[in-house]
Amino acid sequence: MRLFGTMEINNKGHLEIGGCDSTNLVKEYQTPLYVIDEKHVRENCREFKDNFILEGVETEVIYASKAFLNIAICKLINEEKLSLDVVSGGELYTAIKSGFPAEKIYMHGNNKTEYELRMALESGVGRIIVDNSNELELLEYLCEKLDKNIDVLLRVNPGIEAHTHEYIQTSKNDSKFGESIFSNDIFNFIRKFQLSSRVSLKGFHCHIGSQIFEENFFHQGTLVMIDFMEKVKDECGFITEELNLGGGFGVYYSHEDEPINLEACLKGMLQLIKDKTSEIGVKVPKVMIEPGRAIVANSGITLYEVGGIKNTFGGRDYIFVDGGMTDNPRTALYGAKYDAVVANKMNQENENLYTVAGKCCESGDILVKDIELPKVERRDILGVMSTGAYNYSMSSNYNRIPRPAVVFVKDGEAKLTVKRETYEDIIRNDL
Ligand SMILES: Cc1ncc(COP(=O)(O)O)c(C=O)c1O
Ligand SMILES: N[C@@H](CCCC[NH3+])C(=O)O
Repeated sequence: MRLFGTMEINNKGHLEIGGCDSTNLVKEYQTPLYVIDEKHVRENCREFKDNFILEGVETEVIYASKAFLNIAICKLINEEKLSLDVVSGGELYTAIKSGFPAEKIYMHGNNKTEYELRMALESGVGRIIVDNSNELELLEYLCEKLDKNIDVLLRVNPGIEAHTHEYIQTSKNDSKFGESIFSNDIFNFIRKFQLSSRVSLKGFHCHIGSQIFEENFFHQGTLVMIDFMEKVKDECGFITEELNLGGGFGVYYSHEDEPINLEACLKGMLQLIKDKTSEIGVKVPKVMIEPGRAIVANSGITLYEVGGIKNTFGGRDYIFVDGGMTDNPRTALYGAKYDAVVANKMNQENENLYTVAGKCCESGDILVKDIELPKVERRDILGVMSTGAYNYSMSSNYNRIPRPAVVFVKDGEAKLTVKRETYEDIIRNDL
């Protein structure tokens, strides 16, 4: 069992997070409950900001909000002076409503609708990351119509096949994201930006995938992009002012995961950029990264109440909890592995091998497969660790199950940041 951030075991043998006893949290807010360790999120933001610096290189850390987004996290990210990556109108709307400075917002998406692009232009986002030539045409049309100019990056695909789950690789040559740097048309496409009077190309964006553990892939991606910058300079006379290298920094979910040394990886990326650009004589660009998961994953835990324990004829022993794939689809979707604890029995020895299953009408509704835990009984509190990223943001109402509440905890205080959905919320839009 690995504890993160402010997690501790208190003298009652209960899991404490942000100075709050988890059993008290569930008494106050019920289960399932997403709990976010605010201090830990802030520390993670600072770890990125403090290590992504190198003399002579301008840098920016952008939080990829798809990992976890609500009004409270937008405010926190702004206080920590990170920028924000949004990928849809809904994410943009949340950011704007939170008061996040629009000029620090990066708008992504491989198929932004006209409505979303208009929102981005009207709200004054700092950069739009253009994915393809249809989008450039649409953007030019909207800029004319709204009498706006916009600075953009072009998303390119550097063709790096980073080792991670197939569904979260984004940079294979047949990926849906961006335009390949190897495509015959890429330089013509860049020339179109150069001719545009409304859309100003500042540089390039790439993202090689998510939950990546090998530093080598980040460095490979960086080198490929610098080569590309040189080619673009030679072919089009275009000077890359900005280079956004995306996110993807892997985190610990289970003993199988060995995260990279972040400090070494980040500093290494910047050093490579500085060295290589000076070697080939191209301008050092401003460099951005977009971590999502690594900012929030380990700062989150989901607390559930155990309903039943079932020993099957087939030999598998189940713990049934009052949530499941609706609040965490990652196990069902990617075969993700999670660690879990019995939050009210933290000092008890492991006794049994269990599979934690949810309450959805779906056999694949598993949260954790084969985990050693102390003897579990009805009404125990089960905590699934490291659920801060891609859980709340990927949650659903399958089986018309309401989404859990989200609380931020810090210094012994809990702050409700998203209310629990009710059955009334579920039918709200039904006609
Ligand atoms: C464009 C882009 N930026 C950033 C991220 C964040 O990735 P991660 O959460 O792995 O850091 C993603 C997701 O993979 C992405 O698609
Ligand atoms: N949703 C994925 C990550 C996707 C990253 C976005 N391109 C996950 O849960 O691991």
